[in-house]
Amino acid sequence: MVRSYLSKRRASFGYAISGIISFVKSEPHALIHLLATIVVILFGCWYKITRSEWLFIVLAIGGVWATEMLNTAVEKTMDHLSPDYHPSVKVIKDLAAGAVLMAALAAAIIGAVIFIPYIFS
Ligand SMILES: Nc1ncnc2c1ncn2[C@@H]1O[C@H](COP(=O)(O)OP(=O)(O)OP(=O)(O)O)[C@@H](O)[C@H]1O
Repeated sequence: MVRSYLSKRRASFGYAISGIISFVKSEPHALIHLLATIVVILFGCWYKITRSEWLFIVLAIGGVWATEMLNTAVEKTMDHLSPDYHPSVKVIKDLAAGAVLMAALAAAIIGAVIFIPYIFS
């Protein structure tokens, strides 16, 4: 029973990883996020930011990736269920896009608060 539980969890982990890979391969937004993530990590290493600053950066990066992937899932779901224009689909997609914008704004503020003092000191 424990083994079947563990093998199911391992399979679920594999599905999640393949979701991330397919997101990176098929969504143009993902390449921008990947590039931004690499640049921020390089900046963090260059300026030797503190451990607690890294925690904020990791949360910011994870928040943007997670909301962007959920937004893509919502878009694909709605395109599948309702390919034609519908006002409710507009509200749903706009809400999901708004969630990405909120996460991106928070990440930009976190990045500015952490890096601006290093850049100008
Ligand atoms: N079926 C639809 N019915 C109503 N409005 C829609 C519909 N499809 C898209 N929209 C409107 O167009 C906007 C953009 O939708 P779309 O699915 O093209 O997302 P996108 O942000 O351009 O993402 P991507 O660049 O990944 O395609 C939505 O936020 C919504 O306002």
